[in-house]
Amino acid sequence: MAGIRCEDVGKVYRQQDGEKVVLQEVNLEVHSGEFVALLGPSGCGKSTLLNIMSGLDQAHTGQILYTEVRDASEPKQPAIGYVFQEARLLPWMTVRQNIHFALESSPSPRVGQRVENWLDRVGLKGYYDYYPYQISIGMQHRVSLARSLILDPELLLLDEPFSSLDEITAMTMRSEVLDLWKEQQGTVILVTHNPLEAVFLADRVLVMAANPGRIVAELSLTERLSRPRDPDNRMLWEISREAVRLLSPHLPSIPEEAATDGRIGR
Ligand SMILES: Nc1ncnc2c1ncn2[C@@H]1O[C@H](COP(=O)(O)OP(=O)(O)OP(=O)(O)O)[C@@H](O)[C@H]1O
Repeated sequence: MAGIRCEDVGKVYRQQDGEKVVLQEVNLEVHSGEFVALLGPSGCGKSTLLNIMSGLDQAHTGQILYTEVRDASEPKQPAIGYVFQEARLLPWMTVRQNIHFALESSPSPRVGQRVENWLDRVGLKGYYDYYPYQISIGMQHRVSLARSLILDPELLLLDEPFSSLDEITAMTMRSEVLDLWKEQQGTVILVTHNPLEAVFLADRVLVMAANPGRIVAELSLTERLSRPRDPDNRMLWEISREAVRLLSPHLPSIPEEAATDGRIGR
């Protein structure tokens, strides 16, 4: 498994009306096997930071260092799984073909069995030959999760993978991700704007503010919340409100109801 360190990471987008500093002096470290949530309001630069961490966006300042990498031979780039906000399945391919495509392998009985095993793990037994339009949005997200996990990532980056799902499906998916994380002992970085979700899932929550995007607070949860966590545990609500309070001085204004029901943004 792998860890990651961001040193003084910055990002500027050039726009028609000038430059926009999206990230400034972001410093963070995530250790191998940790589950860390990046929590912040919409537009604060969470996805931008994840793109930089994944190596997809290299036009930034500062450094990204991968640590504790499984294969320490050069280059020290770990296997990274990236689950985007949208499922991003290829519409002309079946569920099974979408995963084969990610594996860059031609179908063989051995690989085929592996693909089916992963689809079964995310609750898609029997849907192997369906096309994306024939399955629900929640199921498409499960395919996207299986597509990343089958690559046996050392570092799994999740960009709001539950935000477009109904709450019942989201709850199921969160539990699945936790089970898989425990089983694989991987490193997970989850981007979310949902404080309750962050506190339910993570060992540590890094709170981000916007304009420019930066980390303004950190909440360590391992000693305050044991696992498995009960979604009805009052402490979850209390800590999620604490996260909102930590963020509120950095917001131009925060609606009173957001501070009381544990939501940020949207
Ligand atoms: N390609 C781009 N060109 C210019 N500006 C961009 C570009 N991509 C993102 N931005 C700007 O950068 C800022 C951060 O965007 P980003 O998507 O990283 O935020 P986010 O915190 O992930 O938001 P959300 O929670 O809504 O997904 C936003 O103000 C956005 O408008």
